[in-house]
Amino acid sequence: MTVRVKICGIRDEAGLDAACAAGADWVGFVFFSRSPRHVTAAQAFPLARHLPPDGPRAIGLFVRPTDDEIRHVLDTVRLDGLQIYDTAARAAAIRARFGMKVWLAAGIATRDDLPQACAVDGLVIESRPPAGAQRPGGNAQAFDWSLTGGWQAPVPWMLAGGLRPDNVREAVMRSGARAVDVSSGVETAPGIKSPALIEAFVQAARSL
Ligand SMILES: O=C(O)c1ccccc1NCC(=O)[C@H](O)[C@H](O)COP(=O)(O)O
Repeated sequence: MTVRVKICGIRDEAGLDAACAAGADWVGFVFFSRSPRHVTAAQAFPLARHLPPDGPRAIGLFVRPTDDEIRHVLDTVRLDGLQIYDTAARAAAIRARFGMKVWLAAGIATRDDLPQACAVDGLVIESRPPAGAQRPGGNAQAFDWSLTGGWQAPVPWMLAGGLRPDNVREAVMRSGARAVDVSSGVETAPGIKSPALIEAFVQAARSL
């Protein structure tokens, strides 16, 4: 089984090069100003341009964005898809408005939180943020991976939240995920990516 991998929160060339060298499928740029991984459109532009044609696809993360915020980024940065933190209806509207692939991030605490229908291209299934969290994702928090067992996902999905090189194998086996997403687990401090951890994570995810 080939597990696809997204390395999220890329902010510099070293992190980008490590994700490319490790064979990641996607890299994520976080356009949310309260994140330690935040990049502006001007900062993301040279990073996205640096991606090789056969390298990872570029995904832009937005939290409850206005159309103008998305447009501003898309006017500058070449993105292959959007990861949206908002309602399912708003994510579907963004997809229709911009004609791009959209993944909806869904915070999970119980089985009932797993989406049964949606009008987007994919789902990012991660833990519901802890009380008082400053951001809806990227909190290094895992959920009970067995919750996705037996779930009939309406669209392709990826597992996120609290994944690391030393637990991603177990997470994939328990959740049944075919794609995984990591940010904190490949960092030495919030926002500081480690090329060695990126390499270890991709290898571990692909070791099944
Ligand atoms: O990373 C952030 O700071 C962030 C801020 C706002 C929304 C989403 C954010 N990150 C999302 C991700 O990096 C991943 O989709 C996922 O949540 C992985 O997080 P982690 O637990 O840090 O590996």
